[in-house]
Amino acid sequence: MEIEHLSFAYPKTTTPQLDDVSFTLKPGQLTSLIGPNGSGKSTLFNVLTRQLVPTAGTVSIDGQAIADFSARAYAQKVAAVQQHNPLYDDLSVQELIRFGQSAYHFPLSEAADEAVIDEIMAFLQLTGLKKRSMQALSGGQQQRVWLALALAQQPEYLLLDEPTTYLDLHFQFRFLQLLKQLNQQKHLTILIILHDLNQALAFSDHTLLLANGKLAAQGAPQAVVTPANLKTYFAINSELVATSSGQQIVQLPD
Ligand SMILES: Nc1ncnc2c1ncn2[C@@H]1O[C@H](COP(=O)(O)OP(=O)(O)OP(=O)(O)O)[C@@H](O)[C@H]1O
Repeated sequence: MEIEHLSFAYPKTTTPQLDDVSFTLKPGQLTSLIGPNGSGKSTLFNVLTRQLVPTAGTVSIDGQAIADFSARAYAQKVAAVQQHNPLYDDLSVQELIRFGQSAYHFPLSEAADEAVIDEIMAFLQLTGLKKRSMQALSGGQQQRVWLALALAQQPEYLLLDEPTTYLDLHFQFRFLQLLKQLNQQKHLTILIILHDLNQALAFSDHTLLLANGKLAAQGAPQAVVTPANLKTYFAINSELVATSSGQQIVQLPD
């Protein structure tokens, strides 16, 4: 996915919320998108998921502008998991996940590929919950269902906007491990908005740092999550220290 000179301004605003942003989502990479509050991360996510139309620049996949894809063709390429998802209380887990297959079979019929759905439910440990209604699930379980719905689209790109916000530490870690597995085993290309810089360091191959709507830095996470960048863009003093396993982590001052 190529993002070239992308700009976006909400109506009636004087400065753009995205300003000449360019980067590439390389196939097979897990990319983290970080940046302070209000830096434009969700706006960028909404442009990439076609919920907002850019004021300038292009987003293309395999050389074709995303605006030129039909809804179904785009759903086969790109799936999204949002921070807030609507609650479909009356639907069972299995029924909701089947909707992901409408990228291929619409109107959704018996033609939905049940083997695909069963595999995804097994992978995300949802099989035992498949008959439950969404309202009878915990926040962490619901978030796995939304991920399953996205995977049922069998996309090439998975875009996630702070998907771990409502998860406790255990499920945050588990969710990110699942993403890493999907990335490594199924070669899914992933872009994830993260606030936790240690998660960005631990889980991503590539990091994008957005500040005031501009791409302030990009590269290997260790080259972007640096004390100098944290000072400049997050106004904090920090150190990077190595754990016993060699993993770099951000340490804040006492
Ligand atoms: N609908 C809107 N109309 C006008 N301005 C908006 C709208 N939505 C967001 N903005 C502004 O656009 C800028 C970028 O917001 P955005 O939500 O993309 O940031 P973010 O990096 O995702 O922030 P956070 O980390 O707080 O989630 C902010 O200044 C915000 O106030």
